[in-house]
Amino acid sequence: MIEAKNLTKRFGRIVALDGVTVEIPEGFNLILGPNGGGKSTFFKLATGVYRPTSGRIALFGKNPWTDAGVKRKIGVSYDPVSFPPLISGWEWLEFIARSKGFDESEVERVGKLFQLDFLDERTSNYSSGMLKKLAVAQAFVGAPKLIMIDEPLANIDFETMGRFVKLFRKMKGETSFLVISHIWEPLKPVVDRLYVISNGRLILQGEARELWDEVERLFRFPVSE
Ligand SMILES: Nc1ncnc2c1ncn2[C@@H]1O[C@H](COP(=O)(O)OP(=O)(O)OP(=O)(O)O)[C@@H](O)[C@H]1O
Repeated sequence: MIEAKNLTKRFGRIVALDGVTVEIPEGFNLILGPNGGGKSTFFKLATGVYRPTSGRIALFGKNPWTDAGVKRKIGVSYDPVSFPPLISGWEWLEFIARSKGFDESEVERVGKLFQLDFLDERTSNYSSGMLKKLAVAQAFVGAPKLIMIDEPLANIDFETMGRFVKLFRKMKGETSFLVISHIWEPLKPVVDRLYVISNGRLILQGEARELWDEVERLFRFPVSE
């Protein structure tokens, strides 16, 4: 679904991504790594928000920077979340649905799927958890072939986390996922492939079941006794 070759992104003197070559196939793909490592930069290059400084990236075989059409195939949720403050959650989801050729019934479907009982309120009145729920839900609008979510489990309560993971598992047969998450433990049952991006480089990738031990060693929670 996504292919990157020697992908590099600089912001002035900062090298956010440094020659990453990777192929991301169908299934549930999880990107991990320390803060400032380059995960969101990779994500935004894949969705065409950023243009590579050098190297290339393809989304379903197309250049996401120049090919607006390919973006209809994906559903995206960025972190931190951001919405126009004066519109309701419903209006926001409707805007996304219509931009993908769907109507209000799609908003109703996704609203029910995510149990969004606050869609009539303005997004400026939402709590952080409500904002995150709306942001994750937006990525599911319009039956995308690939759902890309940056930090789906941040700011939400444990019950919602459980529901999200079940939903991801249920949807896995119908769509693929590329998710960035520091909270990876609850996602273990659904992840097929893992990618670790650190310091702008892809330092580990492969089948998740073979890499969890390595990941636990790399990212052990540092609490002193
Ligand atoms: N728009 C930007 N302008 C300037 N520097 C940026 C920009 N976006 C990212 N960076 C820099 O690029 C580097 C990688 O940032 P990025 O957001 O990709 O990291 P990340 O792995 O997603 O981190 P986190 O886990 O904290 O979300 C950081 O040094 C960051 O300061």
